[in-house]
Amino acid sequence: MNDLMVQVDRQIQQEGGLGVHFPAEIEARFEHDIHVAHSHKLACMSAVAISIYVLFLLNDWRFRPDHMLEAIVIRVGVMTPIALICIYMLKRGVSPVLREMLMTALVCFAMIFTALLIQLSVSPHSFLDLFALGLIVLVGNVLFQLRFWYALCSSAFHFGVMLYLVNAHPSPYASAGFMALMVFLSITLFSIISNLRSEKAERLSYLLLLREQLRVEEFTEKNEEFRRLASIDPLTEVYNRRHFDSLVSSLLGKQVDSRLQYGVAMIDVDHFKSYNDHYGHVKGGLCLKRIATAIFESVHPDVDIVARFGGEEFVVLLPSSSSQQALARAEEIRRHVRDLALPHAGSSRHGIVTISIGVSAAGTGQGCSFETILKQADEALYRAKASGRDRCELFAQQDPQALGRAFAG
Ligand SMILES: Nc1nc2c(ncn2[C@@H]2O[C@H](COP(=O)(O)OP(=O)(O)OP(=O)(O)O)[C@@H](O)[C@H]2O)c(=O)[nH]1
Repeated sequence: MNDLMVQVDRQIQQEGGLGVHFPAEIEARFEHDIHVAHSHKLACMSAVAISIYVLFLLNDWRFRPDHMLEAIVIRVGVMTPIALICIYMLKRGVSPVLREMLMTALVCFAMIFTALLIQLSVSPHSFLDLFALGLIVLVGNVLFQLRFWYALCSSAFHFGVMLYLVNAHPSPYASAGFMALMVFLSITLFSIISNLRSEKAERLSYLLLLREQLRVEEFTEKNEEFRRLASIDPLTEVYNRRHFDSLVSSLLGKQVDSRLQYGVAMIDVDHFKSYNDHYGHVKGGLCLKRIATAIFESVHPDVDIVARFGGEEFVVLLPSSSSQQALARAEEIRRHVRDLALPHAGSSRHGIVTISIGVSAAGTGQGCSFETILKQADEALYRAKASGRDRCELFAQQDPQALGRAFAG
């Protein structure tokens, strides 16, 4: 289980507490995953909120007709452009902190300007608006779902403004101001609790989803690793025979197609038994690894397929190669292994490790199956061994003239 998974599990267990912040790595991932959708939702909610705020001009007209012009200026001329700027910035993309600050500022401005309107008016009904101020708190804490700490701070600010208004704007009835304050306090308290619960629920569902995602990722990675391990030879790290067979059948198909052109090179290390006898099995293994690397480096890895066929035998499939191209590639491989100059005291070939290669190719119009081509390459390999090793031989039937043109070291 990786570190992130452990952190997520621990966090899920702690979700009963009051915390509304993840450890840095999860928090960054959380914001990264929800940010765009969250900003979009906030932009839509801001549009709804500002529409309602402007609609309250009807309220101003009924209860504050003495300051209608100021109300229009504030609601349409000031607050609407502020809200539009916020929406524009949210749409353009801002950091999560700036996003929360913008939304908090928007509700605080709404509170300040509404307080200003209440203050300006001398209408005897204007104090009734003190009962409506709780709506602004609701917008921040419930509609915008400000992150908890921002919601708490803005609620405290709103409460301060409310306290000031109740004191500075005495209502005609002694207890009305107190009642408005109590209503406001209750709305603030309920909405802040609701805000906290929704943020925690949002975070918990994110954690559960993240845990599932991480499990799937881990499972997929392991699966890939198992698949890779099952397809490669552990010693030489080229493909094993089973994977080679499945690649061949998916590449060439089951049917014999006489137009399909490809070459096959069967490679065998010369005098490897005596290498093992002289240097030991462990060094023999290392030698095979070096040879496999040299073979791999001599082919086009995106196209050609290299596999260990078993023991000290390798095979290379060379798609889209004619017999002559395959022979030339086989010769490159042979030279590359020879250039390694791995000492081989028991070799008759210059005292270094060498390989023999048998080559055959399809696509000559004969319509041979892959098994037949492979057998032909094996026969050519047998001939390379018989002719003295450290050489490449092309299967004779395909190119009778090549008999005399086999590459030899
Ligand atoms: N170290 C090591 N040796 C291996 C491995 N697989 C096969 N061999 C050895 O490879 C040797 C193959 O020997 P032979 O098939 O007799 O042929 P050779 O000695 O290479 O002689 P020629 O092929 O005729 O040149 C055997 O001694 C095997 O034990 C391996 O994974 N590691």
